[in-house]
Amino acid sequence: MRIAVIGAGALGGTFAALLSRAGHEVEVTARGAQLSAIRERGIRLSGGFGVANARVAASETLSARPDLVLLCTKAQDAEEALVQNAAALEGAAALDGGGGLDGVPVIVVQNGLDGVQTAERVLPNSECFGLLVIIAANYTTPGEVRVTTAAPSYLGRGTGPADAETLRWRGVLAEAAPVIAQSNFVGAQWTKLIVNMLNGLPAITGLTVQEVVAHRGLRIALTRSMREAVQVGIASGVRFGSLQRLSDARLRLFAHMPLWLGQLLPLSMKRRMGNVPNLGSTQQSLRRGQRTEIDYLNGAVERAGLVAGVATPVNAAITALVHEVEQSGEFLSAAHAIGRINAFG
Ligand SMILES: NC(=O)C1=CN([C@@H]2O[C@H](COP(=O)(O)OP(=O)(O)OC[C@H]3O[C@@H](n4cnc5c(N)ncnc54)[C@H](OP(=O)(O)O)[C@@H]3O)[C@@H](O)[C@H]2O)C=CC1
Ligand SMILES: CC(C)(CO)C(=O)C(=O)O
Repeated sequence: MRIAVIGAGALGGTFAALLSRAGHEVEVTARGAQLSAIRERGIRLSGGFGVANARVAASETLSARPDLVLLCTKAQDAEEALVQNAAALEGAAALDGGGGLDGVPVIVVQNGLDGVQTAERVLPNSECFGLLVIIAANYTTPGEVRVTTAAPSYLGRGTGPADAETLRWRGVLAEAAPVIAQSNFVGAQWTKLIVNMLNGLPAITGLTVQEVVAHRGLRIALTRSMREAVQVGIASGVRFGSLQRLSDARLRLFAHMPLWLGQLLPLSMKRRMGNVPNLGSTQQSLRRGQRTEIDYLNGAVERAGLVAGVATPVNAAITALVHEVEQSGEFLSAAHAIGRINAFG
C-alpha cells in the first residue's frame, strides 16, 4: 500500500520506518536538515521496536496521492501541513450509495484534543481517525529516531464503539506495530491528555520524564496538574476512555484522592515507561529551538477549565513557565519551578 507520513519527526519517523519495514511504499514530508538527512541516509530507527534503516521517498510536500496518510506534526503545525498537502489528498465529494468519502483517509497521530477535527475541517471529503500513542520516541539528531518506550497505540474516532473502517485501518497499521481499535475515542483523547501532563515539567526543568516523577516536589506539582485536568474533564461532561489501565472509574476516584495517594498515578506511569531516559515530546521541541505544543496540552486544560468554571492554577503556571523557557532558552531548577507554580495558587 502507498502510505504517506506528513511530518517525519519522532513519531512520524518511527511509523514511516516501521511501515516501510512491513513492506509498504512510504513517502514522507519533512523540512530542513531532517529532509536532507532522510534523503541522504534514510530514517535510522533504533530502540524498542528494533533497528531499521528505512529508505523512503522524502520531499517538502507529497509528490503523489497515497492510499492512506498519517499526519504526525505537532498540533500547532497540523492545519498548515494539511493545507500544503491538500492537493494530493482531497476528494471531490461524498461517494454515492456507500456513504463513504473519496478523499485519502487521514490518521492524525497527535496529542491534544483538536487534531481529528482539524483534519475533518481541512479535508471534508476524507475519513479522519486519530491514533493515540503511548510509545515514547526521541528525535534529537536529523535522520535518527530512538524509541525509548515501545507500547501499543490506540486508533479510533467519535464516541461510539470502533467502526468497520477503524478496524480496517487498524489491520494495516498492525502489520507494522501493535495497534488497538479504541472505542469512545473522544473520551480516550482526554485520558491521553491526563497522561500528557507528564510533558510540561520536563520541558520547564530539562529533566527527563522519569526524573521529574522521581523528584518529590515535582511529582506533587505533576499530580496536582493531573487532578485539575481530571476535574475539568468531569465538569465538562467527559466520559474518559479506557487507555493503558486508566479507566473512567479510576480517574474519577483519582479526582478526589488526597495528594499523598494520588501520587501513585504518575508513579505507575513512570514504571510503565521503563528506565530508558525519555525527554517527552515537548522538551524535544525546546531542545531543537522550536515552539512547543504546550497550549494544546496544559493550555487546553486551562481553556476548558475556564468554560467549565474549574480553577486550574497549576496548569496555567505550567503553560506560562514553558512559554518562558521557550523565550529564554534556559531551563529552571526544580526548586525554582516548584516555587513559581506554588505562587500561582
Ligand atoms: N515523541 C513522542 O514520544 C510522542 C509524541 N506524541 C505526539 O505526536 C505528535 C508528533 O510529535 P513528535 O513526533 O514528537 O513531533 P516532532 O516535532 O518530533 O515531529 C514533527 C515533525 O513535523 C515536521 N513538520 C511540521 N510542519 C511540517 C510541514 N508543514 N511540512 C513538513 N513537515 C512538517 C516538523 O519539522 P520541523 O522540525 O521543521 O518543524 C517535525 O520534523 C505530537 O502531537 C506529540 O505530542 C505522542 C506520543 C509520544
Ligand atoms: C506519553 C509521552 C509523555 C511519551 O513520551 C508523550 O505522549 C509525549 O512525549 O508527548
